[in-house]
Amino acid sequence: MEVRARAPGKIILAGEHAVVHGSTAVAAAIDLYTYVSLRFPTPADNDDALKLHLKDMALEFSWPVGKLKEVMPELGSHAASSPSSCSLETIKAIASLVEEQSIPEANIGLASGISAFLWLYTSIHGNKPAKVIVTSELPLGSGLGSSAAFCVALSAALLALSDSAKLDFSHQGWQMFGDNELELVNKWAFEGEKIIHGKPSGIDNTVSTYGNMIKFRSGELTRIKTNMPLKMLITNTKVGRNTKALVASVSERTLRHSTAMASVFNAVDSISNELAAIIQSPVSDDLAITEKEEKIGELMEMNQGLLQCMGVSHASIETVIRTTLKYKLYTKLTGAGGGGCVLTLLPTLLSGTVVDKLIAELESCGFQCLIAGIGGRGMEISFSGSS
Ligand SMILES: Nc1ncnc2c1ncn2[C@@H]1O[C@H](COP(=O)(O)OP(=O)(O)OP(=O)(O)O)[C@@H](O)[C@H]1O
Ligand SMILES: C[C@@](O)(CCO)CC(=O)[O-]
Ligand SMILES: [Mg+2]
Repeated sequence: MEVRARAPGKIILAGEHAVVHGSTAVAAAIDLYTYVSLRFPTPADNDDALKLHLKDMALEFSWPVGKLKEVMPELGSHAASSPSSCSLETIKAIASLVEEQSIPEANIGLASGISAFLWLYTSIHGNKPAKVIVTSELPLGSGLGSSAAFCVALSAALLALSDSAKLDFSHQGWQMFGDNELELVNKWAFEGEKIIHGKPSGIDNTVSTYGNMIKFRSGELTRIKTNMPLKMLITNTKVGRNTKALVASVSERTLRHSTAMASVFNAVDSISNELAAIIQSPVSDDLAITEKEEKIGELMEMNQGLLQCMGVSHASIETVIRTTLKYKLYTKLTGAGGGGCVLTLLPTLLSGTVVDKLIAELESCGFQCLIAGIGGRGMEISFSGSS
């Protein structure tokens, strides 16, 4: 029996970083996915290792299960049904298991993802041998929630073949988990995100688990029903960055200027709530849509200004903003910033020729543009093969 799980990436329309400090944020799933497949070897395979194959990077890692048992202090003491945080002692043990794999220097950022993998796998399946294969349509470390999609798809695949999920194995094609299983996936994925991010708010794993568009504040999600078409151009500046470091830098600035930063976070909270209200309010005609789009664009511009206050913009992001402003279009960073991806609102009445011209101009600067479907499905699983 093999299970495949997929989980989407996301865009944050408003509220990144401030959400870590208790403000409201608005996020939507996008139709780009990370896929994780999981298979346990049969006795005939005579395989006694836990294997992780990161197919896109052509990297394979393998740990003899005896070694896992030897090194990991708490192995076997966790229940799949009660997600728990990784202790400092276990993090150190995992770091030694990752280190011995000699990850190529160019891919060293993967170490945190591999650590999250080892924590989630061993917590849910102990030291059982298995083969896990990962592929992704998302650019890694670019603000589109690749870490969360990885943790969600991984948790889903692991839970699907554990005793904690009640599933229909005969179902053909992609199927959704029930509410209890979704909650469990989301909680485990959050534990994985903690290993990758340090201090995640939980918005990325939540929107990847549940899909659609959500408003998120202090761990609580509210689903948003969109009442208007929303089209965003995503531009990848291709400037590498790391969410953990950016989140930490905002926290340090908050310690230095606590009152001023509290006002910034408060302003972001108002922006997110206003944005969510506009998206949800009914529309009567094209004029109403145009008015809404203007307001959303302005709120995005205001949010970007506040993200700059937090110190997470970047010269490449400013270049995209200047370029899109020539077309009277609004742009903000999405995700952790510091490079990575930015969003430009494409009004419904904007002609395709203008969009093509804008994309050509952005790509001539070395950026990469894409238009993704917004507000789609959350995580899903699919079974294949006999047990
Ligand atoms: N498909 C994957 N396979 C292995 N590791 C992954 C994968 N996707 C993400 N990761 C891990 O997550 C890290 C990137 O996470 P990071 O949070 O910095 O960026 P992001 O999630 O893409 O952006 P943001 O958090 O701003 O939305 C990678 O360096 C890697 O450790
Ligand atoms: C920067 C941040 O707000 C969003 C990253 O996509 C971090 C988080 O909320 O965990
Ligand atoms: Mg991330």
